[in-house]
Amino acid sequence: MSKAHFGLIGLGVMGENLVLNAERNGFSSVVYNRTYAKTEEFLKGLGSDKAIQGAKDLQDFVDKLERPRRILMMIKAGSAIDAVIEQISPYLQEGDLLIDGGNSEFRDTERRVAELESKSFGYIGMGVSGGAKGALEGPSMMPGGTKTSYEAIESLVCKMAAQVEDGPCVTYIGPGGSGHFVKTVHNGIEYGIEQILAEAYDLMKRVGGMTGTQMADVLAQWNATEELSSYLVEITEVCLRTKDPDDGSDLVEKIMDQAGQKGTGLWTVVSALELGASVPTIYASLNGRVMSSMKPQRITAEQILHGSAIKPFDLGSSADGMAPLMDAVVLSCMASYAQGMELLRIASAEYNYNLHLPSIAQIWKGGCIIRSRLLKRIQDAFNADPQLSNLLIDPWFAEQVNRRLPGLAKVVAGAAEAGIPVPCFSSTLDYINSYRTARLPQNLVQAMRDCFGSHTYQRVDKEGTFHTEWLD
Ligand SMILES: NC(=O)C1=CN([C@@H]2O[C@H](COP(=O)(O)OP(=O)(O)OC[C@H]3O[C@@H](n4cnc5c(N)ncnc54)[C@H](OP(=O)(O)O)[C@@H]3O)[C@@H](O)[C@H]2O)C=CC1
Ligand SMILES: O=C(CO)[C@H](O)[C@H](O)COP(=O)(O)O
Repeated sequence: MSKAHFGLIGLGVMGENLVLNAERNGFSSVVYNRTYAKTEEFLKGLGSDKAIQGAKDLQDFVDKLERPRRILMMIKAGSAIDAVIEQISPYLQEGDLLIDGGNSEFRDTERRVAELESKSFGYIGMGVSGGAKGALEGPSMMPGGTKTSYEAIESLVCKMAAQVEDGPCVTYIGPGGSGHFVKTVHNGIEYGIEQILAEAYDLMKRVGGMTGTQMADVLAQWNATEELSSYLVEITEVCLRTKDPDDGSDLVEKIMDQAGQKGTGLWTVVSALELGASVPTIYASLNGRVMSSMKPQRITAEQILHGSAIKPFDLGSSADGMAPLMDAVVLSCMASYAQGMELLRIASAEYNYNLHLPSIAQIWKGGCIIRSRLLKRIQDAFNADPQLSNLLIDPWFAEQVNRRLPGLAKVVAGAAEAGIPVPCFSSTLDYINSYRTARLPQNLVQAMRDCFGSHTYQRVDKEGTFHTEWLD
């Protein structure tokens, strides 16, 4: 049998779909999974009658691959990746290339790229987004490592990726762990948009008294607009419309209100804090998940801490797409993208990643979880001004902010009066109000710091560094 073009390790949700995608695009494959029973099951099922062979062990796996070998690891992130690298390294030869397609922490990838390249192997850390369906039909992919290593997989990933009007949803991201860094920030934005839609749902349900179907109808209207047309709005409509087969009621109401997380949202926020990037909407979404996990405490606290009773306020009518609520959702989604792009810009300079922000917006336009029509506007904004410090001051986005800010403020005020938490909406409002305020009150913070700790301050009326003996 002739040698296979491509090897895959890890026949999980993503791996099995990616290998079917590669095979459909003309790349014969060999697959290996730690638990061999899964390989057998795959080859008898979805992988049958295809140019896909199985391997029982890693020696057999590498022997079945053409050289230089291109091997995609699609397994659990963390120590599993190091374990597989250690297990397979003795069988690799100069020029062979390992690709980590999982959600690895970017600093782990930095280390692995350096280690593997020093042994004359190639190593690519490649963020992949699109879930199971995207992996099969065409994901968005964010590969980082050396340019030479990328060139060895370019033809493969360009064919496998989702295609949009201006090309495949994959491009060379940059050196080291940059591909995984960009995927991490993608997921931070994803956390933000998910929480924003959850807040809109909570208000429609608790203030508007709407049913799942009524809410789904609003989401359908939003999905038809340039500002909100997106994959996450589309699947939220589906989630809200779906009924429990047991009793025909809204299935979403039967789901435990505790959101899981696997790390990328946390890493986005930690990186932002380390780099001095302001990402409050994304942070609020992460904290929303943390708070959601405190279910027992929340049940107790509900009996002890009494806020105001739910009061109705104007969310708009479903006939006009719930205009103020839509304002809140639009601006909060824009803030999530703006914060993510700003984090990328700052990280690019700090880590010498040389990220090309218009290209990142381009490869997010299809295949990935945060794909949306807005990404075309984001691409245009960074093409028009590659040094744009914040998306929200681009003329098209600024017009949206100026028009929709009163709606966002109205929703946040109403939610506060009604005692309903809207962490992403309120963080977005504070973010925009802070960003558009030329003089903030941190002059007083500086005064306090100088007062207790002689930390000194600058003045607005003269040059220099000053200290005042504030006490006595
Ligand atoms: N699911 C999704 O929507 C997305 C997931 N990702 C990322 O892709 C990666 C894979 O995710 P997914 O396909 O969902 O994962 P699954 O949980 O479906 O599968 C995990 C795979 O990892 C293998 N594995 C786990 N530990 C080890 C180990 N120590 N050594 C060797 N193999 C191991 C498992 O093998 P075994 O069968 O033997 O247990 C299995 O093949 C993760 O990093 C995930 O974060 C990225 C984008 C989207
Ligand atoms: O990478 C993904 C999508 O882009 C994965 O689905 C990831 O698991 C999502 O993150 P979390 O599980 O923390 O919500």
